[in-house]
Amino acid sequence: MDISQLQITFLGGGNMCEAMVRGFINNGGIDPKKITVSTPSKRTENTYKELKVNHVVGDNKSSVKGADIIIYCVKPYMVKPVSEEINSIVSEKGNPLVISVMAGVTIDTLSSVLNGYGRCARVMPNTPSLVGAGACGYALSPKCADTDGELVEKLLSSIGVVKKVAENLIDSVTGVSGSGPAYVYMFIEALGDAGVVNGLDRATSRALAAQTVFGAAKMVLENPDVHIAQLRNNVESPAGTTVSGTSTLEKEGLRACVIKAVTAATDKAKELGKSN
Ligand SMILES: NC(=O)C1=CN([C@@H]2O[C@H](COP(=O)(O)OP(=O)(O)OC[C@H]3O[C@@H](n4cnc5c(N)ncnc54)[C@H](O)[C@@H]3O)[C@@H](O)[C@H]2O)C=CC1
Ligand SMILES: O=C(O)[C@@H]1CCC=N1
Repeated sequence: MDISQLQITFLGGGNMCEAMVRGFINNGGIDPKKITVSTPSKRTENTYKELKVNHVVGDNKSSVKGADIIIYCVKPYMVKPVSEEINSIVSEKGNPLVISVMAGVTIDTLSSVLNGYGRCARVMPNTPSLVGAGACGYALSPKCADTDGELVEKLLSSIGVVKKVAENLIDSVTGVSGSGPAYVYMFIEALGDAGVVNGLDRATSRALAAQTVFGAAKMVLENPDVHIAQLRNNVESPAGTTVSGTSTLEKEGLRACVIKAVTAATDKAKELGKSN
């Protein structure tokens, strides 16, 4: 399957769209001329002009004509009005694969606002897709063919790691990796601030903090058979500096706090889904 030949239309040109578009062009080898971004205003025109993709303003319907793949990148509450604009085109014989990245919006909801259209996938990407380091979960409508799964995997693996999950777990993917970059940015910010508190200059501390998170993540990914606690123990010399730090994090409730945060985000995704 040659993804470089596909016509892809994004509905909504905000942060997540831009991350995917840049990822597809820079890491997926997709020709910008095959990509169309449809937005309600000219606010993002310069961004997409610079990327040399087609930019349609205020006309979702014409933007999806001839598309092989339509990607909903609008806010969850926009699913119905946007679908009303495009559903006459979607159900014509063009037969595009419709992908939603909207938090909480179920495949049933998407299919029903598209008058029962079946070729739908629910995807939860994240913004590091922009640098080809995304983490993405997806689920397919039972009406999709096996080749649709292959297509989704091929397309999304060009911008990061892709995991297929049961649809009822997409909200959990949202809590962990969809929202996850924001938690990690907070951690890097805090680590950098802590370096400044302890005398490092801001730029040095930021660079050391970010590289430490990157390096630790690389160690976890490249050693799948080693328990993460073992990797941590390898840093914790007996009566050394690290164990003073990690026991403080434990005492202050880092682990419980992260679990609460992910559960709050997962619950919020479920709530967004119910309001559609
Ligand atoms: N930002 C993120 O990290 C992630 C976002 N998502 C999902 O992606 C979707 C978009 O989120 P963001 O990009 O963060 O929001 P955003 O607010 O940056 O982008 C939404 C875009 O939709 C456009 N829009 C509004 N009405 C429209 C219409 N009628 N037709 C076409 N476009 C319209 C807006 O102009 C805006 O550019 C949401 O459903 C969100 O749940 C999913 C994963 C991660
Ligand atoms: O905050 C949000 O609702 C979106 C979905 C996952 C990340 N950003």
